[in-house]
Order: sequence, then C-alpha cells, then structure tokens
Amino acid sequence: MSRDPLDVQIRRVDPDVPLPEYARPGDAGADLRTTESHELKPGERAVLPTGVSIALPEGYAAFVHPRSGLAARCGVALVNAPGTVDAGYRGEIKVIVVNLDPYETVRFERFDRIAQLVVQQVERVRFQEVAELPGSARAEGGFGSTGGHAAVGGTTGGNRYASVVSDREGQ
Ligand SMILES: O=c1ccn([C@H]2C[C@H](O)[C@@H](COP(=O)(O)OP(=O)(O)OP(=O)(O)O)O2)c(=O)[nH]1
Ligand SMILES: [Mg+2]
Repeated sequence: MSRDPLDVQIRRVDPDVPLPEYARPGDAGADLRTTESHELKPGERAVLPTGVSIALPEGYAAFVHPRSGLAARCGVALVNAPGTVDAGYRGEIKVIVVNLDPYETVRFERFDRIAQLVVQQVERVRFQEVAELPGSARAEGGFGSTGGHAAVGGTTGGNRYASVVSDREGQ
C-alpha cells in the first residue's frame, strides 16, 4: 500500500522554472533543472542555480544526487554528492557540477535537468561519550579489510575490486 506523499512548500526564485518532477511513478528523485545555460570545459566545475527553494518539515532533509545518464554520457558528477539540503535552509537550491570527461566540453541549457532531489527522514542523535564502545564483528576493520585491494601495476587473483595500472613509468 502506498503512503500519501509528503507536502513540501516550494517557492520559485525564477518564475518560469518548471517545478521538480518525478519522471516516473516509483522514482526516488525529483529532477532539478538549472536556470542558467553554462559550459564546462574538461575538469571545470560550477555552482548552478535551480530556481527553487523549499521548506522541509523538521526531521527531513533533501539530498542532491547526480543523474546517472548525465554521468554515463557526459562524465558530469556532483562535487559534493550527495549535497545535503537542511530542513531549515530557505535559500535557492544549488548544484555543484564538475565535468570529469578528459576531452569534451559539456553544455547545459536553461531548464536542462541536471540533478535529482531525494527527500528523506533523518535522525537527530544525542552523542553520548563513553570510554569503550561495544564489540562488533567488524571491530576496527575498514578500508579494504574484507580483502580486495586494487593491485598496483599488475593483477592478483581472488576477491579484488580492480587493478591500478600506472602510466607514470619512466617519469
Ligand atoms: O548541493 C547542495 C548542498 C547544499 N546546499 C545548501 C543547502 C544546505 O542546507 C546549505 C548548506 O550545505 P552544507 O551544510 O552541505 O554546506 P556547509 O559548507 O557545511 O555550509 P554551512 O556552514 O552553511 O552549513 O547549502 C545546496 O543548495 N546544494
Ligand atoms: Mg553545514
């Protein structure tokens, strides 16, 4: 059974911008558009306006996520992905894009869909300081402790992620 959607107040900073929209039923993210046309050379980044600001209820946050198609086709990522929009933020939502393609310039036109906004409930916690934390199966293991380090300049079998192939030889 589906729940009723949460009502969230939204204000257009740019009177012509279409409101964020879920492209398909069941989508988690509502697409955000930019109100500015902008070109990004390889490696360049920009803070793009979306033309909207929102008032989230206490206990919620909105997260600015990249769009996968834009990432796969054009190499566009968000520098701070996912960007966090706090419940108390009333300013215009901005999107910090970066062109990770090594060769191609990317051009955004006004009202292109550049990111997606995922609204979620978030917990506020009270940090309670202790001298010792309770034990766990993982304990302090992190950063590849389950195996699968990338092999530098070669291959290793087994449970690995990928190989890092150095192109810096002879330098
Ligand atoms: O992609 C983003 C990320 C953040 N924001 C807005 C909403 C958020 O509430 C505010 C602050 O973001 P954040 O806390 O990530 O940035 P900060 O560098 O910690 O700034 P501050 O000191 O204002 O908290 O900026 C955006 O518009 N887009
Ligand atoms: Mg902050």
